[in-house]
Amino acid sequence: MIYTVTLNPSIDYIVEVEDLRLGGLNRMKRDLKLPGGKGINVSRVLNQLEVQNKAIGFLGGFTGRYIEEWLRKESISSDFLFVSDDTRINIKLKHGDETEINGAGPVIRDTEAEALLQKMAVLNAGDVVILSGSVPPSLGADFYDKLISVCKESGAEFVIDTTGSALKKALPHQPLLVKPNHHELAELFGVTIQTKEEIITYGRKLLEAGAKHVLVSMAGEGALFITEQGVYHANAPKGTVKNSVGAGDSMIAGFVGTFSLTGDLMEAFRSGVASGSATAFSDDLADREFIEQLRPLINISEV
Ligand SMILES: Nc1ncnc2c1ncn2[C@@H]1O[C@H](COP(=O)(O)OP(=O)(O)O)[C@@H](O)[C@H]1O
Ligand SMILES: O=P(O)(O)OC[C@H]1O[C@](O)(COP(=O)(O)O)[C@@H](O)[C@@H]1O
Repeated sequence: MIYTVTLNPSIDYIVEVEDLRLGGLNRMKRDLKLPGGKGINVSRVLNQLEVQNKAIGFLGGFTGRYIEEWLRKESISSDFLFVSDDTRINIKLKHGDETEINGAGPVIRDTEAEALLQKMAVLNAGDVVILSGSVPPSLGADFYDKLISVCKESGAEFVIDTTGSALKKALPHQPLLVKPNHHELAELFGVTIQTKEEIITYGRKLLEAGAKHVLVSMAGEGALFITEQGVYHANAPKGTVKNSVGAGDSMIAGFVGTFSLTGDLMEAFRSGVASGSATAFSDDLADREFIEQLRPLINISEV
C-alpha cells in the first residue's frame, strides 16, 4: 500500500488578476479553490492513475472539512487526524507570473501529534510512505525524524519531498526517492546552479548521502534522474502553462505509482514527467487521459 502523509495541508486559493497593482484595489478575473498540500496532491494524482493509496495527515476547522469533502467526492481513501485549529489557506496569485504566499499552518498539540504517530502503526514491510511538504512550526522540526523511524521499524520504504535540514537529515535513512527542483537543490547546498552538469554534481551528492533515487525537476526544461546505474534526462513536452502548482507533486505520484505497478525505473521516470507536465497544462491537477496523451512525447536519454 502507498500512504501519503501531509502534515500541513492547505486550500490553494488560486487568484488571477489582469494587472497586479500593489497598494491599489485589484479585482479578480478568476478564482479557484482547490485542496492542496503536497501529499494530498500526490494522492489525487495516484487516484487518477488508479494506484491504491491512503492519505494521512492533519486537517482542522472549516478549511479541513472542505478538503475532506473534496477527497470523499473523488473517492480518495483517507484517515486524517482532526485538530482544533484551522487548516491553512495558501494564496497562488497569477498576474502574468505566479506568486505564492503559503501559510505557516495550524497549531498542532502534543496529543494530536502523538495520535498521528499512532495511526502509522498500520505500516507493513513493502509499504511506501510519501512524506511531503512543510511541517507546521508547532510540531517541531524533528517530526519527520519520528515518522521516518516509524517507517524504518515497520520495514516500509519512504519518499521525502521537503526542503532544508529535514531533507538532509532524512538522506542517511535511504529514502526510495527525493525530488528537489533545481532551485531547492541549489538552496540545499547554499550554491547557485547554472548548468545541467552542476545539477548532476549536486544531485549525485544526494545519492552519496543515502538516497536510492534522485529526481531533479526543472519545470519546462524537464528533469534529470540520477541513480547508481546512470544519469538520465527527460524533456518536458511543450504546451500552454495554466497552473503549475502541484506539478512537482504530480511528478512524484507518476513516478512512485508507475514504479509500484511495474518496477520499471525508466517507465516510472517517463510517467513522472508526463504527470508533472499534464498538471502544468491544466487548471487543476492532471487527469489520467491527459497523462496518457503526454506519455509518448517524453524522450529519455542517458547523459
Ligand atoms: N512550464 C512547464 N512546461 C512543461 N512541463 C512542466 C512545466 N512546469 C512543470 N512541468 C513539469 O512538471 C515537473 C515538475 O515541475 P517543477 O516546477 O520543476 O516542480 P515543483 O512544482 O516541485 O517546483 C517538471 O519536471 C515538468 O515535467
Ligand atoms: O507545505 P509547503 O511547502 O508550504 O507547500 C504546500 C504547497 O505546495 C503544493 O503542494 C504544490 O507543490 P508543488 O507545486 O511543489 O508540487 C500546494 O498545493 C501547496 O499550497
